[in-house]
Amino acid sequence: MGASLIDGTAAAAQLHAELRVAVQDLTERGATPGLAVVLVGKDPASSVYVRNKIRKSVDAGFRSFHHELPTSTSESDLLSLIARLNAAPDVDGILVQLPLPDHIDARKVTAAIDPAKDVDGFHPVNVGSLSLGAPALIPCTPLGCMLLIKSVRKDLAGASAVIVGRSNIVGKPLTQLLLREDCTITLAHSKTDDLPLVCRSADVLVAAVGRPGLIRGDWIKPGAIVIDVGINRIEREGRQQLVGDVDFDAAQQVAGALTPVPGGVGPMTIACLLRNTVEAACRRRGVGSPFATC
Ligand SMILES: Nc1nc2c(c(=O)[nH]1)N[C@@H](CN(C=O)c1ccc(C(=O)N[C@@H](CCC(=O)O)C(=O)O)cc1)CN2
Repeated sequence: MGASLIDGTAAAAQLHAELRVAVQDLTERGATPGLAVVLVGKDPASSVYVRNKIRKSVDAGFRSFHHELPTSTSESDLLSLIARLNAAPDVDGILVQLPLPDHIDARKVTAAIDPAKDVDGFHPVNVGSLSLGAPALIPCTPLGCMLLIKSVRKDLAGASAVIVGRSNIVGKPLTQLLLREDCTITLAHSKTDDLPLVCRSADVLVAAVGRPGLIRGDWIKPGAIVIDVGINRIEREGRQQLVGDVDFDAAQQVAGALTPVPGGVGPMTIACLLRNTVEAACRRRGVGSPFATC
């Protein structure tokens, strides 16, 4: 029997519909959420993601503030902009698109954002709060992964979860989120011994390494939930193609449920950014959040 497909595009559309209602409600109370998006440079993929973030935020009824800066922007000019956005009363969320040009220290920039407006959840205060199990703004991609996993299996207590990839943006925060759900976690990486064996132990397997097709069908436990975070642009048969970290065709024969690439985790990343902005707006204005914590 083939795996069932976890449709991230449909889940994101559902979340966007809920966001529209939440934003309308906040607007009626005179508290329209505002999102500031900052892009430095001309990375083509980043430009597409930023354009989508702005379009979706406007569609949902947000106030949208867009700052497109040249690659030559100095770190101190970027920090000055962040200070202005921190102080702006109509800005509830600030997002600086990554990657930044090499001459800018992304860690410094992230730490300069007011943690209450850090809708990417990358600020050390939010990272620390998440690991303490305290209320936090949660990074968008892992939050999207969790919502997709829970759409398939609500009770994860006792499940064995393997995450391949230890990045600050995905692997580490997702470890915390799965731990909250009482999973037993293995955070695997390039130095892990016998990665196929480790992966085969997973009831929930998340691939977030950026290596096309790394996870093969025989690395997957029959019936497992497989979440593919990879977005890899490759050339196949003379054509550009977008593929994940999982060998999709092989995985489909073995897994119980599986996200595709494209159309899996990616669309949820942007929907969760808007969800975080509503969450930040509610907290800043002392209004109850419409969303249950994940
Ligand atoms: N400040 C941030 N920078 C980056 C983040 C982030 O969460 N915050 N994540 C990624 C890029 N990203 C959002 O910014 C992102 C990546 C992919 C998608 C998406 O919808 N992917 C589609 C495929 C789209 C395509 O053709 O490229 C899919 O998977 O279906 C959305 C957002 C790094 N930077």
